This record gives sequence, C-alpha cells and structure tokens, in this order.
Amino acid sequence: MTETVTSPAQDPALVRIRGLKTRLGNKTIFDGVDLDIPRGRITAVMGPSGTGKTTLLRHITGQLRPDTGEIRVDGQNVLTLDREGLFALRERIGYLFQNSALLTDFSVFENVAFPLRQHARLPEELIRMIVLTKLQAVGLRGAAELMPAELSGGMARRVALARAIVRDPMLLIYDEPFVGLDPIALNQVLKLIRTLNQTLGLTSIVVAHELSAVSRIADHIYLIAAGKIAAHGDPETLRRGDTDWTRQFFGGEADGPVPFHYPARDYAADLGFKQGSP
Ligand SMILES: Nc1ncnc2c1ncn2[C@@H]1O[C@H](COP(=O)(O)OP(=O)(O)OP(=O)(O)O)[C@@H](O)[C@H]1O
Repeated sequence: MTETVTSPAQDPALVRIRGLKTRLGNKTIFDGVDLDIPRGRITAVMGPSGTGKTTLLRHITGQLRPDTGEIRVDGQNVLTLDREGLFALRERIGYLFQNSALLTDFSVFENVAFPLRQHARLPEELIRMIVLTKLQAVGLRGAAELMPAELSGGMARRVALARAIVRDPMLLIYDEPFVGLDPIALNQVLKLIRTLNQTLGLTSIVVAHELSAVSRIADHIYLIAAGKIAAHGDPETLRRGDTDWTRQFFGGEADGPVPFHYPARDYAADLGFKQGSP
C-alpha cells in the first residue's frame, strides 16, 4: 500500500485519525473510528461515560497505542515516532485537566513558570515577561504572588490555563474543563477558551459532558458511542439530530441506546427463582 504524504501545512486537519481500533481488557473501546481535528478550530469530543474519550486523548498524545489504525498529528505518524519524537510532539501540546493540578507549594507565578524552567534555560527577565503575559491573558496578573490555596476553583482553572499556554502549544487539550465551576467562572473559562484559540492561533480539543457549554464554543462536535462515531457536526446540527444516540445524549433522556442496567445475569435466576416458577 502506498502512503499518501501530505505536507502538514497543506493538511487542514491538525489531527487525523483513521481506522482506529482499540481493546482494553476484554472491552472494545474503538471499533473503526475516523476523526479529523481541524486546525485553528475548537472541536469537542462527547459521549457517555466510559466511552473512550480520555483513551482517545491518550492515543493522540502517544501515551497509549491502539491495536490498529493511523494517528497523525501535524503530519507526523504518532505510532512510528521514537521516544524523542514523542517527547518533542508532547512538548507542543498543552493540557488542562478538571482538577487544575497546580503545585500546592508554588505560587501562581511559579506554577505558570514551571514548564519554562523545566525545559529550557531562559533568562529570568524573559521568564517573568512570558509568565506575566500569560497571566494577563487569563486576567490574573494581579494574582501572581498568591498561593493555590488562596484561589477559587475558577481562578485555579485559569492559572492552569495560563500554564498550559506558557510554551505556546500548537494544540490545547481540555479534559473536563467545566466540572465544578459556578456560572460566572464557567462563563469566564468559556470566553477564555474561545479568545485564546483565536488570538493564539491554537487548535483545541475539548472533552466535556456539558452540551450547553460546549455548544457555545465548539465549531464541531464528535459524539462517540459504542466504539464508533455516532454523530458529528456543528452544535446546531447535532442538536437537531434524529438518531437514537443524538436524541438520548443531547436530549438527556434516560431511555435509549445507553442502557440503564449494567449487564447482569438473569434477574429471576439471581433472586433464586427457578425458571417457570411464578
Ligand atoms: N488500562 C486499562 N485497562 C482496561 N480498561 C481500561 C483501561 N483504561 C481505561 N479502561 C476502560 O476503558 C473505557 C474507556 O475509558 P475512558 O476513561 O477513556 O472513558 P471516558 O469516555 O473518558 O469516560 P468518562 O466520561 O467517565 O471520563 C472504560 O470502560 C475504562 O474502564
């Protein structure tokens, strides 16, 4: 089979996944998933709990190998990269997790400076300038000397965001960025995700459950369910979707293809009734 080589700059997709198949333990997580993450856009990945959203992120960053399939990030084949190649790729990706994962003994300034100090020997003046610029971008330059314990949940999330962009990544991955935020903090984080994506020319992947929040920022949504892409499109298209999956997931209905009951033995047998007894 001849491989089509596309120069990264020509490819409108920063992340291109084809024929992804993954089994973990005895469970099929992906059963032939094709997915594109367009450059410069915000793409949301949604789906029922345990459907493989975090697993997908781990595939993209090369932390977990699928059984088969192709994963390209900025033209590079993630599955054939060596250790150095993977390291270099991950250097160009920023992450924001729901728990913010700030270092509790470091000030806000030092938390944001941390990735800079870890990876390069930069003059202190330059570090100060970069960190203050990023803190300004998230509205927290004035909080530079505070400790994480002094921050609200929303502020902590914004500090983590400043840290995620401190090395000017090409791709920003948000894993459940809205969990536990009050409405004001949620609006601030949503606005920031949108603004940063535009002003920094980023590409963003957002894994989240909150459809109303996601709809306000995502250009494109992938709904993953039962190992496949159950639906994808812009938020409005998915909202109007008329498949069982879109109806249940976006309508939040209790009944549908996502079963209420975890797979179990026959109920009567479990209760000790003989077959055919009343
Ligand atoms: N190393 C592993 N070995 C076996 N099973 C695993 C492993 N890692 C994850 N799983 C299983 O794979 C499935 C997908 O997990 P994943 O965390 O990707 O789901 P998710 O869609 O992110 O879920 P949630 O929305 O609840 O965070 C789950 O059933 C999980 O238990």
